[in-house]
Amino acid sequence: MSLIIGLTGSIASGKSTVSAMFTELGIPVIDADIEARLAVEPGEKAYNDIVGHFGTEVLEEDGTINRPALGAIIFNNEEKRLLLNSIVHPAVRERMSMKRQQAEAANEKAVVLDIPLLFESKLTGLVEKIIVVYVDEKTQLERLMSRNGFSEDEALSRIKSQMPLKDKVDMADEVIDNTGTIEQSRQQLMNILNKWGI
Ligand SMILES: CC(C)(COP(=O)(O)OP(=O)(O)OC[C@H]1O[C@@H](n2cnc3c(N)ncnc32)[C@H](O)[C@@H]1O)[C@@H](O)C(=O)NCCC(=O)NCCS
Ligand SMILES: Nc1ncnc2c1ncn2[C@@H]1O[C@H](COP(=O)(O)OP(=O)(O)OP(=O)(O)O)[C@@H](O)[C@H]1O
Repeated sequence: MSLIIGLTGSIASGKSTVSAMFTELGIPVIDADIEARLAVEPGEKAYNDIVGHFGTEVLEEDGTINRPALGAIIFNNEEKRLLLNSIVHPAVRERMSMKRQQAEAANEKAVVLDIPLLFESKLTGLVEKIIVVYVDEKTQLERLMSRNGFSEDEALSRIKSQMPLKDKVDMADEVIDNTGTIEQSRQQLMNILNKWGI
């Protein structure tokens, strides 16, 4: 039996940073952002639906999805964001379930599902335990602006498109406060895994 761990948080709260720690420990991680990218490659159903609804202006010259162009639309228009979610999320859910089954069949002691929108997309049924990676609002904004080269407005529109991080903390089994150093976050993760006997 594998323990299925859901890893979530808000944009730039540090999920990838914590998921890299799981990988270092030899615990497999399935990343919803990667699955979401694969789901919109040319030829996939979600790709055709995106082009059908958003038009060819969200395509690069080579026919792949122009991610900054699509992001600029959906992070500033809730209706369009929900439309994109309704196109992409069913495919992501299917891909995550399939990968989870493969990991369980391989008898892994634990498997991590890194899903930014775990609560928003009601995917909590896919996991047994939930870790929320928290960061305070000021640090989150600074890290997001610096990592993506976003203006404050661009960063805030993305943060506001997700459930408030404090609400996610209330629904977590465990919380890692990633406002401090990466080493402090690693220690918090080790404490959680010890507690769970992993
Ligand atoms: C809008 C897109 C093209 C922007 O691509 P881009 O390469 O700039 O960002 P990337 O995919 O790496 O996502 C970065 C972060 O943005 C946040 N985010 C992405 N999509 C959404 C969304 N629909 N709603 C809220 N937050 C989102 C997540 O925290 C994610 O970790 C892309 O994010 C997308 O296709 N989103 C829809 C699919 C989705 O919901 N993915 C999230 C995991 S299921
Ligand atoms: N404890 C930390 N100290 C300093 N910088 C950090 C720390 N944790 C993460 N960062 C940096 O903050 C940024 C966001 O972290 P990360 O990419 O792990 O977030 P994320 O939650 O995976 O983001 P996304 O939702 O966009 O996928 C990155 O540039 C990362 O290097």
